[in-house]
Amino acid sequence: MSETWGALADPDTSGDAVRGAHVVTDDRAERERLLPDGGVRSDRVLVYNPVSGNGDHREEVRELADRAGFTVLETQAGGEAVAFARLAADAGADLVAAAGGDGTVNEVARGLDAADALSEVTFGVVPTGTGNNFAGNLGIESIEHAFEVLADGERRRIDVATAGRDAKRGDELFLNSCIAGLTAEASASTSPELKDRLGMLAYVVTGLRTLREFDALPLAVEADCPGADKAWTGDAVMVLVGNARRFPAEGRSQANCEDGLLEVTIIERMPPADLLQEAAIHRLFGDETEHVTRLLAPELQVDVRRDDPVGFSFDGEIAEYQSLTIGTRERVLEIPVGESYEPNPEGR
Ligand SMILES: Nc1ncnc2c1ncn2[C@@H]1O[C@H](COP(=O)(O)OP(=O)(O)OP(=O)(O)O)[C@@H](O)[C@H]1O
Repeated sequence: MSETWGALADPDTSGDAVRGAHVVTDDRAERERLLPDGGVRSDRVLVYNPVSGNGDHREEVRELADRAGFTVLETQAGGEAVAFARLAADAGADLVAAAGGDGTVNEVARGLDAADALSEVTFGVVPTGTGNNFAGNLGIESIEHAFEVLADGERRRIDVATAGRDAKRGDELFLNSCIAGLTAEASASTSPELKDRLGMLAYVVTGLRTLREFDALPLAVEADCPGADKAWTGDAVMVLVGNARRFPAEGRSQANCEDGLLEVTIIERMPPADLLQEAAIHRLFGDETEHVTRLLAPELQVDVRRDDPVGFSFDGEIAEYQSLTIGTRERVLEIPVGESYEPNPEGR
């Protein structure tokens, strides 16, 4: 039977365990004081964000987690998933899963990294978020399917992308994508129809329509590409650095996340009329065009060429940087995937 901490806990079995859900301290002694029986007692832990998505999945998650023998750590505030994942890894759990959207997935991965356990534990994903883009890229279709995949899905090792002010300091981490520019601001107001028709480009189109004036990002991007260094300088509307996700050209939006490479798409500022013309849009979906640059690189340097730092979205979590070095840790994370997952979707 699984044990559940936090708001899910039954009153008669909670006791210290309920207090456990509030443990966000990094101080080991303090943690042990609050968790007198040694913390996590299960080798499989599910870190669950109950407010992800539409928030009506608690019963289903609880039942399936219980059946599969998970200890559930339910977050009560943003950021707690980091501490819970770290706690689980420190306590020796060998399967740690994130139930939430991309933001929760990101927090759990950061917690495992903080425990130095990214390569030690198996990481699972249960999609209870809004977009669940990362889960989709792994071929995980629903909450129920996720538990089937956790039980007997193929286990692959995928890359984890890191980013920071310099190459040595990986302050940030992302599994899916790092995005700067219009998409972050426009994602809320983009209509589903436009998303269906234009994919990622819909965000750019919406952004340009919605914002009367968008300050394009003056950037210098330098990629350490296999065979040749590639540099790009200009005013960007959007930059997407994908690990498991790519800007959809023809085909799927899942990127190869086992190759140690980042798939980068830079969309340069252009007159909105150009962007909105059907012909221009179609051109954008093809290979590199005048306004769209694509790079494939193990490491990337992005410099903002103005005084204001720029907001970068790491799997949906925003942080501001003036200068960012992005790299990968190749195939560091073991993760069970769904049947439709394709390790090399573009057949490179
Ligand atoms: N109990 C909580 N109360 C409030 N916020 C929380 C709680 N637990 C986690 N959060 C925050 O909720 C945010 C959103 O979570 P998440 O990205 O997982 O879901 P989503 O936005 O619905 O899905 P997606 O990113 O896939 O569209 C995260 O920034 C996380 O820190």
